[in-house]
Amino acid sequence: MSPKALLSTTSELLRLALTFEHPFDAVVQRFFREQRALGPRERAVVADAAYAVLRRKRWFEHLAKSGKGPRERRLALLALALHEPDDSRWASALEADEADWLSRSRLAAQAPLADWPAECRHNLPDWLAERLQAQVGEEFSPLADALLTSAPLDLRVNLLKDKRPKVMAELVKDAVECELTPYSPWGLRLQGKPSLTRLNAFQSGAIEVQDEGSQLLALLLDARRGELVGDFCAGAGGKTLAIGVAMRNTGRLYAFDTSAHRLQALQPRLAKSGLDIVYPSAIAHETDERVTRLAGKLDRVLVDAPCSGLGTLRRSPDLKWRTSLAEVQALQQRQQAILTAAARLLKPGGRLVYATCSLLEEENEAVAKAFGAAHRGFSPVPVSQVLGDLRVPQADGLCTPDGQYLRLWPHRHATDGFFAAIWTRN
Ligand SMILES: C[S@@+](CC[C@H](N)C(=O)[O-])C[C@H]1O[C@@H](n2cnc3c(N)ncnc32)[C@H](O)[C@@H]1O
Repeated sequence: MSPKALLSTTSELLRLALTFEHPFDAVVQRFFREQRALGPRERAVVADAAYAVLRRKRWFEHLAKSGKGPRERRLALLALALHEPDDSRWASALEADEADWLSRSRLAAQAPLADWPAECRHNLPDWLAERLQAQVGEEFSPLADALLTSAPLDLRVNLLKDKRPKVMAELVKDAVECELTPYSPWGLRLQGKPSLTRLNAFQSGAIEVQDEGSQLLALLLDARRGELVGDFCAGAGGKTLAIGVAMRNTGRLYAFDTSAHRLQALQPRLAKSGLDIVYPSAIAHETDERVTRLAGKLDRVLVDAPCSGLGTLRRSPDLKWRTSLAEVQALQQRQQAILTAAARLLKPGGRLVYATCSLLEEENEAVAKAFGAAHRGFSPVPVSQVLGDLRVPQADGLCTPDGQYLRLWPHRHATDGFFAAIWTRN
């Protein structure tokens, strides 16, 4: 593809993405469906450039301020050209004043990071930067830096199919470099992003892609053989599959979600997993009759609540520009309502786990504390104790200083950001 065409294609993708009307992965998918002439390498270059702008939007916008012409074109040019050693490749695609601007921008981009305004270093909206700074203090810069990286590829080994060391040896034989995840007893962390679909282990259902943090949330439920368990917000079933394996495919596992579409994506994964104890159920709302008829009957319930997803910015950098504080506050109300409805399903002695992939106190500690205050029939269980009992290494380091809640951070634990709280019904 000529540099001119590459530049105009990337500008067009950015024009669509920067409206923030839809999630970026959906925008990209649709865009490439319509751009049939693009080969896989060109797609990768265009998508990487757009991702780079979404990650470091404030830095790119600061540089782009000085130029002329459409904003998307300036951003696209910077994202495509700045990581190359010089501008010669782009000469044929640029007007004379554009070429001058690019060389000046290249010089400006080389200024030491410490000389840039704070917003160009953290690349977060102000409301979010303020909140995270207040929460983590001196760790704010390492956290902001970690959120600008791309996430490692983690796998969960399906212990119904094979043991972790055996799967690891098989992957190494297939030239996939990997190591054991430090905390999850089920996980493998890959080097790079190899294609998995060709692998035997993938085709047989012996591995599933799942962030180590997400594996730990399923582990916290500690579901046992023969129990009645509910995964209240099951979605496409990432955690449902892990919980079913922990139950050794015995008992009954209800997978509820208000999105029938997401639950549908669980079906092929279930078929591969070897699990036949999972009952997916699309519900209209959290007090649907399909839910309430199970009141007081379940041993364990996981509420993996709908949330801002701000713990997953390494994968979905567009979320930071698409989320507002007002939305976070509305989510908090929904989280309270779902947690309250889900708690009713537990029998006495049953375990309730509330989890999010958000970094914000509003969706995490605030929801857990409000639930605890309004439900004296539930006793909080320190997560550090549960992780210790499950023999997870460095359990205290994965939790809040009082040991009460799970708090995973990309800069500390190399996982996405996650929160969890646990209660037992008295
Ligand atoms: C964080 S996602 C779940 C991810 C999933 N547990 C996994 O591991 O892949 C939250 C899910 O909650 C669902 N949801 C939203 N409102 C709900 C409600 N009132 N009751 C049940 N599920 C709901 C959403 O459709 C979404 O799939």
